[in-house]
Amino acid sequence: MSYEYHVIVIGGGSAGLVTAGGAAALGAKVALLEGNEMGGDCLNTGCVPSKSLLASAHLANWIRQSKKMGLDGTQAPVNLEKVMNRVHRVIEEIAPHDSVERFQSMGVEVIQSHGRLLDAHTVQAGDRVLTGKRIVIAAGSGPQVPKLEGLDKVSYLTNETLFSLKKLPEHLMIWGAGPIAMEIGQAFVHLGSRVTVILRGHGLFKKDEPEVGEIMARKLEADGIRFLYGRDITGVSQEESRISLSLKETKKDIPSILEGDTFLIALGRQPASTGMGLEAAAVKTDRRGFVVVNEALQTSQPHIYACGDIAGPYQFTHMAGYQAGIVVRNLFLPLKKKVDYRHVVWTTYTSPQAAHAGYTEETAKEAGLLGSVITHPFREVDRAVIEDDREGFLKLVLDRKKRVIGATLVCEQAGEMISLASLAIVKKLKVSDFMNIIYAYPSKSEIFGGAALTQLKDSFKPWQKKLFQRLFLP
Ligand SMILES: Cc1cc2nc3c(=O)[nH]c(=O)nc-3n(C[C@H](O)[C@H](O)[C@H](O)COP(=O)(O)OP(=O)(O)OC[C@H]3O[C@@H](n4cnc5c(N)ncnc54)[C@H](O)[C@@H]3O)c2cc1C
Ligand SMILES: NC(=O)c1ccc[n+]([C@@H]2O[C@H](COP(=O)([O-])OP(=O)(O)OC[C@H]3O[C@@H](n4cnc5c(N)ncnc54)[C@H](O)[C@@H]3O)[C@@H](O)[C@H]2O)c1
Repeated sequence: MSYEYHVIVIGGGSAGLVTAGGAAALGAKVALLEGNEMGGDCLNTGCVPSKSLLASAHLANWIRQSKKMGLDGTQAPVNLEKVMNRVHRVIEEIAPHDSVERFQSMGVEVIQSHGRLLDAHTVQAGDRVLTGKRIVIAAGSGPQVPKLEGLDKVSYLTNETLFSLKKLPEHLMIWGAGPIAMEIGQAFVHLGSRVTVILRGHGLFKKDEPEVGEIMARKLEADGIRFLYGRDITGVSQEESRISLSLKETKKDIPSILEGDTFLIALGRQPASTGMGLEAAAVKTDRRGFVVVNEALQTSQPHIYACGDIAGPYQFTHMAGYQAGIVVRNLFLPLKKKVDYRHVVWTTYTSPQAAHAGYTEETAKEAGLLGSVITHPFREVDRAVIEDDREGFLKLVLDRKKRVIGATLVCEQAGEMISLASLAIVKKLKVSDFMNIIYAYPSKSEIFGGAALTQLKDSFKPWQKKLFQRLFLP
């Protein structure tokens, strides 16, 4: 049987773009279907706008805190419309990387239409019917909005509408306590809004080491964010610009009302798998709608692959890109490469940032790999003292051979520094290898050398010290 395309890619976000570009670079005839804006969530409603907003917000906060650094304290009056205009200018500046023109010039046929599978090799795209030898599902995800009494009559926000705000919220109420809530909550408190975060649980940064949640809770509360822990929202109503949330304490069943002018829902993501004909192609999904894939990222139809948010398990742009790289290879080569999540990495771009790579202490224990952990505080690093950024730490998770298998960093620029730990993990380096580097002084990276030295000192047994003294320090 002959097919019109070697590969049809459904979805032009981070996962789909990397897949389509990579397959075309190998000489394949590729169709890329995008039903909305090229670039997907990351460019339009996710990473790029949120980090641009945070860049303005953190600056406003630093200006306000300038007294601490020996400067005359001053105010940074905030005009949200101007801040959001900048956010959209950043999107426009980055958009050409993901544009139709760029991908057409790379040899990809871009079809700006929603795609729906008719069978395991056929995709409907508008009034066209395409056939592909292989298909890649990279349709991503959208905000998960739960059923809530009154919600249909309320003008609530999600990440898809947030960046159209023109007026600074007086009181922003955020439902959820994942990275969106942490970053957006801090952005708005730094811009001058009152912010309340409502969460069912009792901890923050739950996917990170527990120490991260402790430090960040202190920091975010000091910034002015109010956390309502252990609360469910049972209903919502709106009168003109006042939004009222009916809250219930999960344990005590005590009701209360919270009022504000802006309500953001940030309760995780819903895979975009409905309405795209997955059943017609016999592609299986799990009960939450994620496309089920094996370690080679093949779906229940081996010639149909899935990557990015729609497949999970990690919903990050860089993980979408990583998976897409594996898909490109597996699409054409008989020997299938498997995903390896042992060096997964993420950063929450709050101030300070919280960055993680590889195993946490807990996941290393579960995997039976944990040897030891080293924690080194930034207050012992001169650069951190100089910059008044000393509350954070580096935590290294080591296996029994003292190889680095996980790392967590909390400091401004943690997201830039975590790659050093990632390299150590990928290259299976021992913690002592961090002592072989000459670190520029004064730099925050010195913390890696400091941690390694602590480990070395701690590893000397009393008899070894005595022997050394006898032999070399008579
Ligand atoms: C507020 C926010 C901030 C974030 N910040 C970060 C961050 O700092 N760092 C990070 O790594 N990650 C971040 N993420 C996560 C990141 O945005 C996603 O993991 C990433 O965009 C996933 O890429 P994807 O290609 O799988 O999906 P998407 O970006 O969702 O792209 C899927 C594309 O497919 C299209 N599509 C869907 N169905 C069809 C169809 N049937 N036919 C044709 N096209 C279709 C959609 O229109 C969309 O363009 C953030 C997310 C949010 C919401
Ligand atoms: N810096 C970054 O890399 C970054 C920033 C923002 C978002 N993201 C990505 O986007 C994804 C979505 O972020 P998010 O913050 O929306 O989601 P999340 O899934 O990380 O967190 C949502 C939180 O809401 C809770 N929750 C879900 N349903 C609930 C309900 N009905 N009632 C009460 N609590 C409920 C969940 O338990 C979870 O703690 C993340 O998983 C992340 O991968 C990444």
